[in-house]
Amino acid sequence: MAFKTLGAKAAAALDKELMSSGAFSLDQLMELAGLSVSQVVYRVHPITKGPKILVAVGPGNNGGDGLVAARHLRHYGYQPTIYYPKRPKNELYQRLTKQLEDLNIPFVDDFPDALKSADHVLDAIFGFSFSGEVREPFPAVINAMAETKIPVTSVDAPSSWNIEDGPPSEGVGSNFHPDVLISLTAPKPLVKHFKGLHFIGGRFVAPSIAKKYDFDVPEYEGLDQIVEVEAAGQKL
Ligand SMILES: NC(=O)C1=CN([C@@H]2O[C@H](COP(=O)(O)OP(=O)(O)OC[C@H]3O[C@@H](n4cnc5c(N)ncnc54)[C@H](O)[C@@H]3O)[C@@H](O)[C@H]2O)[C@@H](O)CC1
Ligand SMILES: [K+]
Repeated sequence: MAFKTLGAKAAAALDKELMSSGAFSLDQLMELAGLSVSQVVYRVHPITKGPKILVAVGPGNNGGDGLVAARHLRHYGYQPTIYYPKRPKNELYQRLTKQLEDLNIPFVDDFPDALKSADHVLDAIFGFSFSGEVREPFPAVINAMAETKIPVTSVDAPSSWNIEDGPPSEGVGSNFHPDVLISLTAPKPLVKHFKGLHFIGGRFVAPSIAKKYDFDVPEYEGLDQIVEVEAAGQKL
């Protein structure tokens, strides 16, 4: 049985509802989303495989999830490095950035250069609000993630993929196939093109809201914030 997917419009509506009638704040959702992302990295890339995690952070909330995950990973003993070229003036992102600076986590400007010494890459550039062709400065970053031999974990969507249709047929992103994907709350339709390890995270959805948006909340075990599912969303 496959997990039901949530299209870009439905995912944005769900987000809005969680933060209105659901009574959550964005900080809360992002903290839980980022915590689940950190658990995926811990699961697929234990620290013994190498502590250096390069986090590519985009300008929206997908990037915010990456900033939160980096903080948790630092506390687990990893050595994150952040590439964050487009920083909106939004207060939440500024606070998340300050929290990382206080942990002496380095911010770098040259992604391909930082990749040379990384053990694992976290792709938190774009999530369900991505559309169109990738704009600067991200094409070179997507190309570097597509070409690297280092494992890449994508948050909610492989950045540059169309949320409904998957990888672009040509150009930037057409050859980008991350090793691991964590879908937040529910897989997006693009998941049918994904062949790697697939997890669902974001353990905060009330059954009534999942029912309204017609998706399944997976059965999380114990303290886990993540559940592994088959690549295209089938239950394992
Ligand atoms: N409901 C949920 O499960 C939650 C979702 N969260 C995260 O929030 C994400 C969605 O966040 P947002 O709606 O802020 O959007 P995104 O983070 O997906 O991206 C929006 C940003 O990317 C830019 N952008 C869009 N297309 C572009 C292009 N072609 N080239 C360059 N830049 C482009 C936009 O200008 C905007 O700054 C989700 O994917 C998920 O990662 C969590 O933070 C909170 C809880
Ligand atoms: K992403």
